Amino acid sequence: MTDLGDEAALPALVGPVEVVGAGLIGTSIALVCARLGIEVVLRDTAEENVRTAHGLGAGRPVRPEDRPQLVVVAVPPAAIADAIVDALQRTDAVVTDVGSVKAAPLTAVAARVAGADLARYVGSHPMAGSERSGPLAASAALFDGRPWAVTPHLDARPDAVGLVETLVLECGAAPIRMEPAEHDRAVARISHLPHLAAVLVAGRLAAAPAEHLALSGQGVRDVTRVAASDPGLWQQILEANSEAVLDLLAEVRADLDDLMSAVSAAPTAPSGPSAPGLVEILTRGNAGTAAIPGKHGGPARPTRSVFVAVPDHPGELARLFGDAGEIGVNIEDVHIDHDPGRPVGLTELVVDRGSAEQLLAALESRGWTTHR
Ligand SMILES: NC(=O)c1ccc[n+]([C@@H]2O[C@H](COP(=O)([O-])OP(=O)(O)OC[C@H]3O[C@@H](n4cnc5c(N)ncnc54)[C@H](O)[C@@H]3O)[C@@H](O)[C@H]2O)c1
Ligand SMILES: O=C(O)C(=O)C[C@]1(C(=O)O)C=C[C@@H](O)C=C1
Repeated sequence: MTDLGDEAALPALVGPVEVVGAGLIGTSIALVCARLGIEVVLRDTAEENVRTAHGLGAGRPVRPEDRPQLVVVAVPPAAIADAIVDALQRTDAVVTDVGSVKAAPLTAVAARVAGADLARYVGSHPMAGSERSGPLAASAALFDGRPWAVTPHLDARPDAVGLVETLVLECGAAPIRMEPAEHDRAVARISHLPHLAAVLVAGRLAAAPAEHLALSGQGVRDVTRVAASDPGLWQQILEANSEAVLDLLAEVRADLDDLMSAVSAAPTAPSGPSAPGLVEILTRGNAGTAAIPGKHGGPARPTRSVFVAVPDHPGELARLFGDAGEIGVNIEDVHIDHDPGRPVGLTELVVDRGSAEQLLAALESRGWTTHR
């Protein structure tokens, strides 16, 4: 894995950019490019998605005479290889895709395209998304501060790699160069396994008694959000990366056995010589969350949550964010929990640990009710 080298030497993205697949990711990229003043042309098998993306200001429908500088393929995984080959054969542009798995599509493309045409293809993968699909879920801010893998094959043209890295930077993301198979092992661990863990936990809720579900707080929402994603899309992602995912699932199966033994052991009973005890397993979880890099890359910065009651009226959230901005504290993350029985929402502002006390005091002096 390498970070980007000399940014100054990267080619300029002047356009036109053709986006194939005007869904969540394609339209988000199109919005960024359109806002930079770059001409964007949109292609999708679903005409209504092109119309919607066009209506959002993300570009216009493609015309036969268009000559793109860059084609971005943002279709579901099972359609990616065909769409890349089609783009390489139809245009002389640099072609990238944003698919969640990199090795299998590259193999399929390389079986059908060779030489100078294959050299124009550079795979990539933004590590940002949503549990929602389609152009209406798109946002130009989606990629801000996120990692974005760039996975060139050995014969990729350096200027093609550079142009894809320019796109990543224009989207506000951080390019991370990685070999395709290594990328697939990485995302099995940091994206596909977390997704499946969320699905398994959420699956236990579907038929739960309503009075149990009424107690749902932020914990269960944090753990299950991505389980609301499109099952068809995730079936394709998991099928394309089944080997790496299966390796990890086998490890998790062994972890589950350990966990069941540890939970069933009487609190005073010593665990076996090699079996980890409950505290050891829970502590390993702490180590795992601490290992996740901070939003800006590098080691995680210590944060603290500040809880604020926000009246359920239009404009109140904006006022809270405005106040935090005036106080000079950057909000790293935000969660909102609605209390079903009360006309307030509990808003959790995640901020740099060193700024939390200052924020609490300043918000209280401005009349906000905080929870310490
Ligand atoms: N959803 C995420 O969080 C996320 C994040 C990063 C990467 N990705 C990857 O990005 C790609 C797109 O995902 P998405 O979430 O934007 O999906 P989406 O369903 O929102 O959008 C996909 C779009 O592709 C169109 N489409 C389907 N087949 C096509 C074809 N053959 N030609 C042209 N258009 C076609 C669909 O009509 C749809 O508009 C996937 O490969 C996915 O793995 C997704
Ligand atoms: O934030 C989310 O909703 C996501 O699931 C995004 C996420 C991820 O796992 O981080 C999901 C799949 C994509 O391939 C890339 C990003």
